[in-house]
Amino acid sequence: MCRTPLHPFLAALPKCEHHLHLEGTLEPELLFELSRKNNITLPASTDPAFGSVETLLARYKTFKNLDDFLGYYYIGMSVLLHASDFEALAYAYFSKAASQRVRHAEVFFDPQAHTSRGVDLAALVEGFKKAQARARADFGMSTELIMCLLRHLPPPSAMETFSQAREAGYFADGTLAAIGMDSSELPFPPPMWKDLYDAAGSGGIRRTVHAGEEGPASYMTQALDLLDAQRIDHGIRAFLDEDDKLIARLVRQKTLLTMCPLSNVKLNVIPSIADFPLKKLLDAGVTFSINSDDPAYFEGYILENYCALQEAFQLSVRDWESIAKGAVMGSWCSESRKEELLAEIGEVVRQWT
Ligand code: HPA
Ligand SMILES: [Zn+2]
Repeated sequence: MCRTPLHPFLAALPKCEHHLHLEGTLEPELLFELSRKNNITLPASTDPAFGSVETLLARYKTFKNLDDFLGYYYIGMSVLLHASDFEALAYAYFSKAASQRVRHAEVFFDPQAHTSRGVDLAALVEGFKKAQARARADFGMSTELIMCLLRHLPPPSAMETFSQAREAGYFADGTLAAIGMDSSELPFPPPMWKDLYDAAGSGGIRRTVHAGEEGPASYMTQALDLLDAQRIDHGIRAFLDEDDKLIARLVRQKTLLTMCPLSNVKLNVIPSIADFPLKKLLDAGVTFSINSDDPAYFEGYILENYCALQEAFQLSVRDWESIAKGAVMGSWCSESRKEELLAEIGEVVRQWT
C-alpha cells in the first residue's frame, strides 16, 4: 500500500480504465496452472525464468524495452486455449479492477496471437462475453472490448482478422467497441496501416492506436493524419519530444491519451515515475486517463499507478477529480452512463473536500 495521505481517497475514487491488455493481466500463478491443464510446454529448458512463479516474477523486474517484454507476453498467453480460459482471465481482471473501484473498463485483446495458434475467434469472444456479463452482474461494472491488431505481423493478416470480426457482426452488434493496434512500434509506422484504418473508418468503427510509446511524436501525428485515430494509447512521446504543435492539436481536438506511467518506467520509456509528464498534461489541458497496460507484468494495477503518481507529484483532490472526470468524458460509453459515473465521482470528492 502506498504511504500517501490521499491513499483512501484514491482507492475510493471511481475510475475508468482505457488501456488494459487482457493478456497482460495473466498472473504467473494462472499462467502455470493453465500450462499444466492445457499441456502447453513453457520454454523452461532454454529460459530458466520459466522455472517457477518466483523466477518469472524476478525476470519481469528486468525488462530492457518493449520488445523484451513482448517476448514474455506472447509466450505467456500461449497457455490460453479454451473459451473458459479466456473467461477466467478476463473475470480475474474485472474482479481485481472492481476491488480498486474501476467502474468502466475498455479492454484490449490480441486475436491474431490466438488464432495463429488454432484458437477460434469465436472462442475468445464467447469467453470474454461471459466474463463481461458476470462483471456487470457482480460489480455493476460496464465494460467494452477493443480488438487490437498486431503490428509485427503483415498488414494482410490484420485486415483478414478485422474482416472476420466484421463479417461475424461483432462491430454491428456491439460485441466489439473499436479496433486498436499494438505490439512493436518503431519498425511498423502508421502508414503501413492506412488501408485497415480506412476500412474501419468508412464502416463507422471506432479507432484507437498505440503510438508515441517507443516511436517518436511524429508517429502520433501520422496516426491522427493518416489513420484518423480518435484516441491514442500512450502518447507520452509528444511530451518527451516537446512537440508543442501536436500537444496543442491534442488539446484542441480533445483526443484522449490513455497513459500508463508504471509501464513507461518498466519498459524504460522514462527513467523514473518523476519523469512522467503529469504536470505538462494538466497544465496544457490534455484529455488523458491513467491506466495499467499489462498489470501482471508491470507490478501494478490501476490504483498502484494512481498512487505512484501521487507519491511523486502530490496532487490535490481537485486535480484527481479533474483526471477522473476527464477519463469519463473520454470513454466510449453512453451519455447516461457518463452521467452516472460523474455523479459517483462527485459523491466521493464531496466527502474529501
Ligand atoms: O504497451 C504495449 N505496447 C505495445 N504493445 C503492447 N502489447 C501489450 N502491451 C503493449
Ligand atoms: Zn498497451
